[in-house]
Amino acid sequence: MAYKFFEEYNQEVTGKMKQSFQDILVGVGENPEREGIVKTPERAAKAMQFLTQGYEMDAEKILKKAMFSEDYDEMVVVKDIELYSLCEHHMLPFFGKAHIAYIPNGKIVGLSKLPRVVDVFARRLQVQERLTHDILECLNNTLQPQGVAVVIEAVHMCMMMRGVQKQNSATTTSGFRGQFKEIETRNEFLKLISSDLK
Ligand SMILES: Nc1nc2c(ncn2[C@@H]2O[C@H](COP(=O)(O)OP(=O)(O)OP(=O)(O)O)[C@@H](O)[C@H]2O)c(=O)[nH]1
Ligand SMILES: [Zn+2]
Repeated sequence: MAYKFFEEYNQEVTGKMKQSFQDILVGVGENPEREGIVKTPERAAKAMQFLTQGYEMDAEKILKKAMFSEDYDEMVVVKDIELYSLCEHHMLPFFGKAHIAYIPNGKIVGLSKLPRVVDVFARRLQVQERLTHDILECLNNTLQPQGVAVVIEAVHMCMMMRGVQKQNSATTTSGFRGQFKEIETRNEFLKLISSDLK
């Protein structure tokens, strides 16, 4: 997945968003002609497109590029995958870590593709529950493994900087398919993601 470079931004979208960010500057009481912020509407328009570029990405295609036949049928765990997303209610960041496990069913996948799939769904307007579910379903449908598990731990700026203003609450969401529905398998996964091994 190639991330966007500045010259690749859609000019029409950038122009429209630029106008909107200009209105926001005026709305907050700023002078949009002030030297330090004269280019801010364009910067913000590009930043917003960067943060939501997941809409243009195809997670299934990313996984299919690196699926290999292998008869390994133990649990594969990739933990502590950092993620940044935007809550769809306030368009403020929520961020944290994803932990993913799957049990292959004849095919393994390139390890780097798991964080890439996280980014495809995180770089959209999201709620943490749907983000968890999107990643889970995509891996389940594409890899068709014996089981798959996703846990996300995140903090939400809309609960920290504004609103209830709670600085120490984190949200955990999870989803389990196939063999991870069994308590023993699920516990093994939960034990592995709570170990300090890096
Ligand atoms: N379930 C869920 N809720 C979220 C997520 N991100 C933000 N929210 C919540 O979305 C809700 C929107 O509620 P509203 O009452 O419409 O918005 P609000 O008046 O700004 O609410 P407060 O944040 O309580 O001030 C809030 O309770 C947020 O905490 C998320 O990922 N999942
Ligand atoms: Zn929010």
